[in-house]
Amino acid sequence: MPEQPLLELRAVTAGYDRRAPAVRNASLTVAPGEAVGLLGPSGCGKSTLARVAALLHRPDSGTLLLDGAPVRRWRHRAPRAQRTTVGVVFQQPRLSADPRLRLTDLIAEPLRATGRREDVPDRVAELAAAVGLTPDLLGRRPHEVSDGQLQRACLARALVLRPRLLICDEMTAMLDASTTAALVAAVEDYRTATGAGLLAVGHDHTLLKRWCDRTVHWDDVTSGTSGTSLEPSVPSAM
Ligand SMILES: Nc1ncnc2c1ncn2[C@@H]1O[C@H](COP(=O)(O)OP(=O)(O)OP(=O)(O)O)[C@@H](O)[C@H]1O
Repeated sequence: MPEQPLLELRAVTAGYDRRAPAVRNASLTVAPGEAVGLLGPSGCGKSTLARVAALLHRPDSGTLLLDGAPVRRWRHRAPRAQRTTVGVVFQQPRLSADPRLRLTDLIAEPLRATGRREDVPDRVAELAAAVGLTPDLLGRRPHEVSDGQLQRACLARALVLRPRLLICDEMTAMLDASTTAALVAAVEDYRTATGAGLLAVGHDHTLLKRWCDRTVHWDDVTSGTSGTSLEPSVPSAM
């Protein structure tokens, strides 16, 4: 029997205006433990699809399955078990980090939000070491660190609940080569230790081909060649 995908997107249409969706009929799977690179030109809709896969953006139609179970609710309405299955890192850390939080609290945020305060000291120390953040940096706020340092904290935050799927949306696009290498190595160490799957979104062929088990191009994802047939729309409830 074929292995059940960890993530499956079936004929997903999504965007910001139903009359002109940013993503049309996109289908994609990630198997447990697999690293898939999604390549495509700027503006084609990759980030929108990544946000759907991260349960942050409700699609207009199509189906998203996690471990074979359809996702019926998005954002804060998604069941906690599904929400915590997926960790996500975005391209611009300054847009996804609360400027008031010290890096230590930024990393710990998902633990506090899920009532696991007692895990904070150990997990923050462990992850800071894994992503290469020294203790003095952990006490600073976002405006007191570099983009690369802030992105390291955002990666640590994405890993803090031990997601089984990590989505990296252009995670290293703004960073230099050595920070890119360090962040990719931190992701790969995490995947080796936990068996987590990865969806890495970007336009850097060289990086994604080196990093991932398989790369798919946006044109194939949206032409129906990499996925399945049309599925019923998601239910109307959020
Ligand atoms: N919040 C939004 N409101 C309205 N339109 C948006 C919004 N975010 C993105 N778009 C539009 O949706 C389309 C797809 O954008 P998206 O960010 O998904 O593309 P992308 O492939 O990730 O691009 P890039 O590689 O440049 O980040 C673009 O035309 C963009 O202008």
